[in-house]
Amino acid sequence: MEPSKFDYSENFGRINGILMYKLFLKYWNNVEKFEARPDDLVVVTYPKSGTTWVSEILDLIYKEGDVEKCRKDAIFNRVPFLECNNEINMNGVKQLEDMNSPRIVKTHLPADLLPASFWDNNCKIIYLMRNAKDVAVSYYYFFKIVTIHPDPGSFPEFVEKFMEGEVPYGSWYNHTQTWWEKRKNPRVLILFYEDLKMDIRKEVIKIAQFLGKKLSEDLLDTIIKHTSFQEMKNNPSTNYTLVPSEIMNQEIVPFLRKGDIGDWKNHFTVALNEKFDVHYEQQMKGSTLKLRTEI
Ligand SMILES: Nc1ncnc2c1ncn2[C@@H]1O[C@H](COP(=O)(O)O)[C@@H](OP(=O)(O)O)[C@H]1O
Ligand SMILES: CCc1ccc(OS(=O)(=O)O)cc1
Repeated sequence: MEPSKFDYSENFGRINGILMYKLFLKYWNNVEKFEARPDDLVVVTYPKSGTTWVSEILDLIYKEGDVEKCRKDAIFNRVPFLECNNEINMNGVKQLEDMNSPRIVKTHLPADLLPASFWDNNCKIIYLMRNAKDVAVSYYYFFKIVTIHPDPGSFPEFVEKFMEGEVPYGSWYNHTQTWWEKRKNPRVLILFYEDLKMDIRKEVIKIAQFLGKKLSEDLLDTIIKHTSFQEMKNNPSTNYTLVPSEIMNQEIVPFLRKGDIGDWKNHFTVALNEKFDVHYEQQMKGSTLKLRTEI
């Protein structure tokens, strides 16, 4: 019998029932016992929600708008990805251990899997979320370009997997709700990709206030200009072109692909959209969390 393209067992295992890259799981012990520092800032997202965008904004705030300093190194070195480990050239825990404070830590973990020391040290945490339909589209292309993933099949086939939570980091519905439950914690700031798209100035000011920083108008202008989709797409330190093509093949589609609200409309059929909506209502029943899927 021909093996199913959805036989993920080669690449993925599970942590607390959540699908996860096997390579990451091999070193999970180091993630669990990771020693946070009180001045760590944690940026958390479900994959494909705008992690790179908000990371660049944060690093620019930390570097007081010094664009050239930011350009000197790739975003995945300036904001290390905690649980990432490919046994060759990626080891988030090691990168962070070797880094001077203050550190910005990237993770995709749901709230209940965040290493305890971040909570114990009362670290500030920013959780950025994006509507599920656009995340599903972005994730589909990510599966195609990052070679660690199996073939995602057709878009409707991938959406089934997404709805079941059978993708790395599990169910979007569960992930967003674990963090939404933390919204009243003053050390947690919840942001929405759609808000960043609609009024970036307002959101950068909100982020700066959360960090206890006041930005001048000039600094705000610099940050907004440098983190626009076009600027980040053309910038090797943010567009992931520094990742070897054996790991990420951007000839298929660029990492900074569209950067829009509502691209899902170009991918969902009417029938798939209706099915998704019914399932969405079931999954999010009783939740006060509301996301915009269009402008
Ligand atoms: N400056 C920016 N403005 C808008 N979207 C951005 C952006 N930088 C990255 N993105 C989008 O964020 C998504 C990647 O998220 P992450 O960094 O979490 O992996 C991609 O979405 P699309 O695939 O819809 O284009 C990417 O284009
Ligand atoms: C090890 C390759 C890999 C896999 C997944 C990644 O996730 S994300 O870019 O942060 O969404 C990154 C690298």
